[in-house]
Amino acid sequence: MGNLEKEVIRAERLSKYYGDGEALVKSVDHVDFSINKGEITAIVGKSGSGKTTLLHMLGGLETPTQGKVLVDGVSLYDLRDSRRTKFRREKIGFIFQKFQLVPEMTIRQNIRFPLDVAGKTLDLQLEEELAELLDLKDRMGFYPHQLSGGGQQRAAIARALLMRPEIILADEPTGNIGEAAGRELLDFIRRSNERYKQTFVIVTHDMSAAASAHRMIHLRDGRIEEG
Ligand SMILES: Nc1ncnc2c1ncn2[C@@H]1O[C@H](COP(=O)(O)OP(=O)(O)OP(=O)(O)O)[C@@H](O)[C@H]1O
Repeated sequence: MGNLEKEVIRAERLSKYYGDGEALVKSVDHVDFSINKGEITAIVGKSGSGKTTLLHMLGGLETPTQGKVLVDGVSLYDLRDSRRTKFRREKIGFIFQKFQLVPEMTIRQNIRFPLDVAGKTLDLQLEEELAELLDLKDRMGFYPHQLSGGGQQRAAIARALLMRPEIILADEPTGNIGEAAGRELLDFIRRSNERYKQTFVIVTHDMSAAASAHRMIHLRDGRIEEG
């Protein structure tokens, strides 16, 4: 009340349709919301309700059929592709299944690589903390194929968090890392959020993950369900 909360993400009449005619799927359908800096938002809803499509649009990865996404006041899809890519690299971190590790690089190299690309300095202490938290300490010199699927997922999480982006978009981050690791990751997300005022948007089926968020956006058939 009265405090100046800074809006970082805004979706305006955001829609994504696939196919046409009989086969038309309204994956996301006229969605409006805004997210303030430092908020943790969980996007929940049944399978097929449009969560991943929405997250991709927020991250500049999927062009909407209609509507806008504003990040720090910049309309993402009004930027040229190259500008949008640059803007995304500077601001947004992704914890997505599909952003695989580079097979020819060790875990340490994989985790540090985005920092080099962005010209950011390495925070060694944070790297150590993440390696400890995500049980990667003894595996930093390994190659991705020498880790389990869960291990690779944890390395991808470390890679995103080490960049300390303003915004982190995560698709089922606790999905395949086991229950205990999932809980610790959620704790870490909360601490990281407090420490760096990072904004998190997390798609999840996991009710404890959703409950740990500041707010929930509930999707049903591509629309926001109120209440
Ligand atoms: N590339 C695509 N082409 C056609 N239809 C798509 C495409 N991507 C998503 N859809 C459809 O859009 C709807 C929403 O999909 P989306 O993956 O966003 O849902 P979700 O809530 O993330 O589901 P889940 O929890 O299973 O991952 C689904 O009906 C899906 O089949």
